[in-house]
Amino acid sequence: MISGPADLAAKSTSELATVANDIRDFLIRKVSRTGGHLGPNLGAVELTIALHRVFHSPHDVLLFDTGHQAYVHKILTGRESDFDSLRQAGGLSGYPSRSESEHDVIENSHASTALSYADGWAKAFALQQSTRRVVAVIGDGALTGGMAWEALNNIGSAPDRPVVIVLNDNGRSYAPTIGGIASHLAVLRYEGDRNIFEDLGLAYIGPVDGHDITDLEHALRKAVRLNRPVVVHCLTRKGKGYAPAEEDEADRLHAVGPVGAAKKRSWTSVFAEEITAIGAEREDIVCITAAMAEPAGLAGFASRFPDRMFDVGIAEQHAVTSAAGLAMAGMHPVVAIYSTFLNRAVDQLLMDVALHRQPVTFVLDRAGITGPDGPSHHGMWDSSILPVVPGLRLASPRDPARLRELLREAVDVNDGPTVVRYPKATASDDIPAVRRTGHCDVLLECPGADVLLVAVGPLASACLQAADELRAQGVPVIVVDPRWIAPIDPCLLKLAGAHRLVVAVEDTTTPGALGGRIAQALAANGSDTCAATFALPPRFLPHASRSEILRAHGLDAAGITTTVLKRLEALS
Ligand SMILES: Cc1ncc(C[n+]2csc(CCOP(=O)(O)OP(=O)(O)O)c2C)c(N)n1
Ligand SMILES: CC(=O)[C@@H](O)[C@H](O)COP(=O)(O)O
Ligand SMILES: [Mg+2]
Repeated sequence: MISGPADLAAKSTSELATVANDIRDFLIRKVSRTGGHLGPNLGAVELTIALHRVFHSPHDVLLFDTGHQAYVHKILTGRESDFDSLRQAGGLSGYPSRSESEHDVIENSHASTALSYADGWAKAFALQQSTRRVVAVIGDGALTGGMAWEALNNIGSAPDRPVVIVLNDNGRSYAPTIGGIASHLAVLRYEGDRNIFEDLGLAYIGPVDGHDITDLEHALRKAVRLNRPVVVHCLTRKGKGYAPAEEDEADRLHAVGPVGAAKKRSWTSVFAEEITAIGAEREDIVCITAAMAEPAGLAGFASRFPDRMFDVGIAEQHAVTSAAGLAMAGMHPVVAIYSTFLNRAVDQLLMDVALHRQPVTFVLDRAGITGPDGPSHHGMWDSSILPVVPGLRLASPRDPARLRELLREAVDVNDGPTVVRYPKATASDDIPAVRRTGHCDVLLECPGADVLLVAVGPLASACLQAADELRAQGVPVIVVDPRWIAPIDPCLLKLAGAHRLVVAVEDTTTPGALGGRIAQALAANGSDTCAATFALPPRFLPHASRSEILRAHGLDAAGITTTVLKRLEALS
């Protein structure tokens, strides 16, 4: 299609229309096969073509907020032939990737960061007296994130530091974008009154037809000539040019799986059922989402209890402190959020919820290794960060039955925050316990065993498979599921102290995780048991499938078996 930006510059208007159509056909064909963000990229075709005709990347810096809409940018910067490997191990990332191209800058897929990056780049270029230009593409959804307004507050205050902000307004996040900002943008679509951007000191150009390359180029060149901070307000349609996307009322095919991939029962669907049942039993239960009601499993609750469902926009920090307010007023909020996005609101959890001992339940979907969305989407930090929060209780269910059970236990806690975490995976079959001791479920008994496997959450099934293999090799093993992984259950420590080797298996990162804390707790109890965490390395892990990553880090049955045998050998 296009060999690169220079090739694009030489095209006539009619040729550009053909390029846009070819790119759309390409996206539909390729992303339907690999899975990925189809709707957002179909909406950004003309916008990205115009950007690469007006600006000269990488001399000019093109910043994509969230980065899920950068497939066209990748096509136009020479990576068309890599799309068969999109989001696959060793293949093309679904987000900008600095190791892939000099044209890519922001790798983080967390929304609402691009304007802050832009502010930093612009400050540096001013100091360096550079003529390079800074361009940030941000969606209307990402604009509901607080960081974006912190950045606008700074960018607008410096007329001598030009930044071109391209607002890609398709009126949607997944669902229609909520709140006063969305309403304000909607007014700007039609009446063009003085607007908030001008009030903050930026120039405003728009609204521009985000699918008319000529209009877009005209607006972008005008923005460049202004040589000051400016918002170019582009109106686009998410999923444009592909009827199944344009007609998809849920989310315009925001993120699709490979065509034909079997729809399996997810952990999310189990949560969705149980929270709706709990909502019917308790009127104090309210639910909060950060613009992800459907993907986080709250659509059912929302349709049953619309008055007790709050979509706050892509505003996780606000979501958490608003939950603290709801709790102080006597409600029991359930904040359903992807694990990785809660990282953004740790201070709010610590100081607005836990310091005040407020009963807020956090349900962390996509906990542990997520897979194709790559390093900034893996939910591998929550079990290491959250247990340091005083009074916080953290549960990791091993199966759907325990998710239902632990969710109910969590919402019954009324003196502090609770957390229930589960992965982006097919909901496993239920794994019954042999007996319960304290909060812990013993899954496999083996009198006289030297080895205790602490199976955290959904890795319990791999631990049981490993135990079978170890027993076949003459190594008897007890397997226990702590269910609540913070605070550590004294019964678990008692069990651990009775074994020569204790290995905690969990898909979180190593520092300060359960195993680390078990070892510390054992040492504190004077036990000479060897305790170890068997978890993910404290590194950013690239995209691949969840099973590939778990296997690569020995968190499958074979890996667990090998590790236990090696640790036992080292002890003898
Ligand atoms: C901090 C954070 N919360 C939630 C998400 C999940 N997410 C990814 S894209 C998206 C919607 C983005 O909407 P918008 O910025 O308007 O881009 P569009 O998809 O409409 O092009 C959301 C909520 C995220 N990436 N980062
Ligand atoms: C870009 C983004 O953050 C979301 O679209 C995310 O990719 C969705 O992840 P799931 O597909 O796991 O819901
Ligand atoms: Mg949008």
